[in-house]
Amino acid sequence: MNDIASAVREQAPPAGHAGRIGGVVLDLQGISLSFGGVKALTDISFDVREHEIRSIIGPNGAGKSSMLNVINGVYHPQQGRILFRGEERRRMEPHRAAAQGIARTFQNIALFKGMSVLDNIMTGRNLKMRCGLLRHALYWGPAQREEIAHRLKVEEIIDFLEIQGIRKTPVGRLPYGLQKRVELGRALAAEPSLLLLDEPMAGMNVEEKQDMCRFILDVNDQFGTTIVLIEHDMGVVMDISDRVVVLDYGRKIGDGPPDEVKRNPEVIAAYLGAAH
Ligand SMILES: Nc1ncnc2c1ncn2[C@@H]1O[C@H](COP(=O)(O)OP(=O)(O)OP(=O)(O)O)[C@@H](O)[C@H]1O
Repeated sequence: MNDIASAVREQAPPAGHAGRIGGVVLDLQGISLSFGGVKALTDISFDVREHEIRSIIGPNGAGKSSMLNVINGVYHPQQGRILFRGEERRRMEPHRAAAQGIARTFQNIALFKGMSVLDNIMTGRNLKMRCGLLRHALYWGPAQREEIAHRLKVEEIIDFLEIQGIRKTPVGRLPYGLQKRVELGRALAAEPSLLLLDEPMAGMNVEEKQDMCRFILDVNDQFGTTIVLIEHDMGVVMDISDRVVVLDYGRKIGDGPPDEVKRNPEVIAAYLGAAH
């Protein structure tokens, strides 16, 4: 067992966690996506249940990020159906996905490097802001009250992520692990019900990974947020996930609780044959 896995196990959600998992919130049925001649996803079906941590794993190029991009409307599959909270979404766009409560972080950090931590996280509140520039000019009082309420929410997130000491620091000056934490903060600022995390621990040292694991578990536990996670660190994935879906060359080769997936011969073969 690796250091991160053992540390995370100690922090793992209490046994009651599994009992709090609810009905299906996201249902992907027969999703196929191609880029010209490249088949990124072929006939993929799986669901995500309320309050679970659902991981997507697979070797490089397996189609994991493409799947997240389908979920939040960046890519539109040529085939398949997507149901979010029971409603079919014919053609989702990223801003509509965000408005419906879906937030995500990216494999490569996408923050405003010259802006402070606080201001970066504040950009995550955009969708929640009712006051545009004109309203701001016309209704100064309400606009100011709204701004204060948003700031309070952002400060709550800063406290939760334990980054009070760097709240005024430009993001570009922070070490990589902290930048990833700020990116999580920005996603949380939108108060999502479904959070998509694309390799939140990539490039982190052991200590940073432990911290990130703890925050992911806490977000899931304290805010009740449903999480879809792409992660290459198998120790972490197997320890914190409720269920894992395994992709290989754009096809689904495994799906189930970590213990079951670990024993799946097709999954073992895909991983033994892949360089990570
Ligand atoms: N915008 C795009 N245009 C063309 N091909 C793409 C595009 N996005 C993804 N692909 C292709 O789709 C396939 C799946 O890529 P994807 O990035 O989803 O895999 P992944 O499992 O996330 O890989 P990694 O672990 O390396 O991030 C790859 O062959 C990739 O080259």
